[in-house]
Parts: sequence; C-alpha cells; structure tokens
Amino acid sequence: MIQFDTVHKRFPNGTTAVHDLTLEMPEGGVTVLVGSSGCGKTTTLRMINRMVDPTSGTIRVGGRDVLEQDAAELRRSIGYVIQQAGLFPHRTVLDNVATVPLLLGWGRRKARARAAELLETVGLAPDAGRRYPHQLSGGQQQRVGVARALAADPPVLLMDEPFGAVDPVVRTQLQDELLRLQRELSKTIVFVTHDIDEAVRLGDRIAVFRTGGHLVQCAEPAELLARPADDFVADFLGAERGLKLLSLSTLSGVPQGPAPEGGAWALRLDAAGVPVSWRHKDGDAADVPVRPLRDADSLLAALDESLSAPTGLVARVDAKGVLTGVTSRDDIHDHAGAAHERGRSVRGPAGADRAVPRAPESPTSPRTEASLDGARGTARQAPTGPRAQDGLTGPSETAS
Ligand SMILES: Nc1ncnc2c1ncn2[C@@H]1O[C@H](COP(=O)(O)OP(=O)(O)OP(=O)(O)O)[C@@H](O)[C@H]1O
Repeated sequence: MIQFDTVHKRFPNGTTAVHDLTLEMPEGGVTVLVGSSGCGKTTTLRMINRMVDPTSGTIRVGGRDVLEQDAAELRRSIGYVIQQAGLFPHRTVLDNVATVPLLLGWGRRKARARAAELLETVGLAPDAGRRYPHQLSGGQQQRVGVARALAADPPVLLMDEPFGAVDPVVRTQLQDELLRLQRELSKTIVFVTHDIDEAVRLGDRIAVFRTGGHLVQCAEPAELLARPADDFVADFLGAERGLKLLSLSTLSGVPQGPAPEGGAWALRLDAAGVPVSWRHKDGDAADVPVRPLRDADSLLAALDESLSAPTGLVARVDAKGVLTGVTSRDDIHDHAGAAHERGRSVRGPAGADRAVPRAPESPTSPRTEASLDGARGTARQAPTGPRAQDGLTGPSETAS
C-alpha cells in the first residue's frame, strides 16, 4: 500500500532526517516506526501525506507517486492522529469529528450522523459529542482524535505517538481499542512510538531506525525479538526480549488437565464454576487469589500467574470464565521455549524477514495430555507434570 523507494530528506539547515529509505508498508497491516528521539520517524510519517516533501526518492501510496497528487487532497484522503489529539478547541467534539466529511462536501446532516456513529465506534458516550475538547479527559480526547481520523473512511491512517500523553492504564485501553478497531476495519496504519512494548503489541511489522534517519531492521515482532539484526536493535529492544517474545504467543494449544486433588492447596470455585482462589487445606495460610486465564491470553501472563500461584498451576477458563482445567508451570515453560524457536526459525524468500503468526499452533506437550469433558472441565486423564505429582496441589472445591 505504501512504498518508500530510496527516499532521502535533508532539511534546508543541513539536517538529514531520513537517509535513503526503502521500505514497504503492507496493505491492511500496522507498520510501527520506532527508534530514539530525532531518528526521523515523524519526518518519514509526514512524507506519506506530503506535510513534508522528500529531497529525493519516490513514495507511492496505492501505487501512485504522492508528488504527483494534490497535497491538500492527499491529506484529506489519509487519516492523521497526533499526540494530544490536536483537536480544534472551539468546536464541539461532534464538529471536530465531522471536519473532514464537511470538507469533502458531505453536507452537515450526513457528516454529523457519521461523526455520531464514529464516537460510538471508538467507545465514547453519545453526550460526548456536545462537549468541547477541554471538557474531556486526555484518553477521551485521543479517542476523538482517532474518530476524526476515521471520519472519511480513509484506507490509510498515520498515527504519530497518539497515546504518548496518557497514563499507562489508559494507554493500554486505547491500544486494545485500536486492535479491536483494526480487526474490524483493516486499515493500513503507520504508527510512530518510542515505546517498544507498544510496538510489539500493535505492530504487524516493526521498523527500527537509528539517528541520521537510517533504517536498521524491519521485521515482524517475533522475528525482531528473536533475531535482532545488530547490537543497536538488541539494545533498543531491551533486556527482557525473551519475555516480550512470550507476550506474542498465546495459551491456546498448551495442554491442560484437571485441578489435582489431595495436595496442600485446593482450587476454590464459586457456584458457577469460576476459579476464585487457592486455599490451604489446614488453613495455615491466607487464600491466594487466582487470576484465571483464557486461551487468548499470552504465555507471559501465564508464566506470571504460575509464579504467583502457590501450586505453580494456572487456572484456565472458557469465555464465560468457567474453569476448564489447569496448566503447569513446566508446560508453560516448554511452550515458551517453542515460541522462541518459532521466532528464530522462519525466513522469507530471498532473505526477507518474516516471522510466525501471532497465535501459533502449539505442539502437544510431552507432559500433560489431559482431555476435558464439558464446560466444567471434568478430566479423563490427570496431568503428569512434576507439580501434580509432588503433592502440592489439592482437591477442587466449590465455595458455598
Ligand atoms: N523542519 C525541520 N527543519 C530542520 N530540521 C528538522 C525539521 N524537522 C525535523 N528536523 C530534524 O530532523 C531530525 C529527525 O526529526 P524527526 O522529528 O523526524 O525525528 P523523530 O524520530 O520523530 O523524533 P522524536 O521521536 O523526538 O519525535 C531531527 O534531527 C530533527 O531535529
């Protein structure tokens, strides 16, 4: 969808912001640009909609050279979201979102109807449309910014640190929203961030830049984490590369068995079969809360939960939150190793970097091969992991 071919940008003051960049940003995918401050991410982004023109080289959007298109028209056809939303302060939220449709001549009624629909899409209450930007929280303003960028249904969205100014909790919510929207809308998104965790979470591909506008590596997140091209990329990814890789693989396919019986700790369920806590059989210790996990949860979350649980076991639940079985720390560990191997092993044609899908199929574990009956997870075969054998786990019980 977007192609950079040997693109160079040198500003009149002599600063080279982007150095001979050749990069493809595939249609319907999220390409994240990361790198230290001043390495040319924003300039790269702004050359796509001609807010900055390149000194040399060619940029094509949908096969058409951007320099052959009218700059204002091009900008209206590409969504653009920036940090702190950049909303017009004296216009209501609804009118902010309706801006581009109005510029495109949709007529006031149709533009406002579209704006109201989009506010709902990005998770805002209908009354938010009547307020002014300063009457919304930072996170709500960012949602309005995303709604405004989507208003004319552009195929391409440019997002420049859109969630950089909100606290970590809101940031995670906004990332979740973007992932949900993207599943529905499949836009071609170019996303700039400083935050490597955000890049790993959102990116289908991650392009790492270093000072001077040099692209060092562009790859899918698993490939990047497993095989950083050089020390610069490895340093940028940080010390917890292995754990980040685990955040890309899910629990789906990791075996589960019944909650073991007869040990020191019992898994308490509520009347609906939802796991509540681990309880010591003699009451010698306080109950330990359980954070049940679903198939779509990451191996990182599973490892974390297994380290918190006194039994080393993770309670697995279905979509309704009802227990389906438990998974041992050893099984999680085995699959963590497999995830790392998959990240390392895949190479595309002609040496192009290509990594594994987000939720790879997991091989059957040598340790636990329990099969489960029904929603409450009655096991036919017990897990054979060491934690199940060492008597640390106890019978499931239903809380009254
Ligand atoms: N209009 C301009 N005139 C001169 N130099 C500029 C201009 N815009 C950007 N630069 C310089 O170009 C380089 C790249 O800037 P750019 O904003 O693209 O980097 P960035 O990676 O987005 O940085 P940050 O993460 O801090 O936003 C920097 O050295 C910057 O100072």
